[in-house]
Amino acid sequence: MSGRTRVVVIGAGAFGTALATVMTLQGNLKVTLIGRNPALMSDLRDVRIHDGALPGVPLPDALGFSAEPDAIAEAGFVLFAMPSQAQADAARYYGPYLAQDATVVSCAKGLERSTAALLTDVLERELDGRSAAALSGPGFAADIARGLPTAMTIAARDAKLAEQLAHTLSTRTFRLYPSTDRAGVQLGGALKNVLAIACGIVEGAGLGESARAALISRGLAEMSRLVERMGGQAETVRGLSGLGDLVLTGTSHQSRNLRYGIMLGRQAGNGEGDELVEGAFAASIAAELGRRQGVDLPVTNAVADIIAGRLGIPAAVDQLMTRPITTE
Ligand SMILES: NC(=O)C1=CN([C@@H]2O[C@H](COP(=O)(O)OP(=O)(O)OC[C@H]3O[C@@H](n4cnc5c(N)ncnc54)[C@H](OP(=O)(O)O)[C@@H]3O)[C@@H](O)[C@H]2O)C=CC1
Ligand SMILES: O=C(CO)COP(=O)(O)O
Repeated sequence: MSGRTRVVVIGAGAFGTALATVMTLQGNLKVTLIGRNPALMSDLRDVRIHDGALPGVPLPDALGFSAEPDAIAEAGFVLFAMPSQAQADAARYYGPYLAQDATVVSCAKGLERSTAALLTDVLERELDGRSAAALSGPGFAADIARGLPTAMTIAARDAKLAEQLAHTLSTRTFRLYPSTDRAGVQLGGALKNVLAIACGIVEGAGLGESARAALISRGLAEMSRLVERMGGQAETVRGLSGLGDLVLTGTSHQSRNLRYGIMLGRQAGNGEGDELVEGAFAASIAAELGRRQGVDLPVTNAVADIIAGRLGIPAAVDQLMTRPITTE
């Protein structure tokens, strides 16, 4: 048993708990989930249900739990599964406990607010240049944890490492595709959240399914423009972490970003709540990144302006529909 590869997932929310669960079930890995609340981690160890994050999903007996940072010391693979804006803090806190040869993977979908940096760049900055990989793509935590078939992309700078990560962390129900396009994979994950909010606004405001289809297509076009400007590949945008995740979260009410957009579209308050809505942060960050890079991001800009209260929905629709006519 001690020969099994050790994996640590940091962040005992929905996604971290789901990843730790599915990877434990594959049987070849020794997985520990680390959270920062000792009482919760002790409870999870005893009860094996995380009602707050994955209600009704049994957590496997072989999954370990800890609130101690030194529990990562022997892990070969360390997954950072906390929200985007917490990745830098977490790297600073857990970094000193990492084994020298450990591979770190960012599992969040967003960009750093203060710098607009990709999260792999954030981890590398905070972890003294240690190379970081990124996991992104379509998959709700509850589906992954329940063992429903899901597929995502795992991107590393080095192709061999990406292959190794995909082979080591994939399971019979959770399939990972290796990639070396870290920018494309992460920008896809960050921007699809903004576009899912836009799809929610369309639904909430009753603008129709035709409008949603147009938004998904044109949203994908602006995602491509930014990805290519940032050195990523158009084919990544057409893959799981771009089109795949946009279709999932732009159409499913399981998506927190979509639900937040619906609230905005219904003008039922500003949509603020306890749930994590990554796209609400990413909208203004991506809009600023687009301005800085000279990339036209009309949907992203409109979502950022609506969230900030600078633009009403009828004016946003008018603005998008009266742009100069161009080829697709
Ligand atoms: N949920 C999903 O279906 C999916 C989510 N993702 C992505 O995963 C990321 C996390 O989302 P999700 O799990 O859903 O969010 P949740 O809100 O369910 O959980 C976030 C967790 O992160 C923990 N956390 C926050 N800050 C830190 C920190 N500094 N150190 C350690 N842990 C911390 C929180 O701990 P505490 O409770 O103590 O505050 C909480 O347990 C997001 O970027 C999201 O886009 C990706 C794919 C699917
Ligand atoms: O990214 C996700 C599924 O791929 C989860 O989406 P939400 O954060 O919108 O719930």
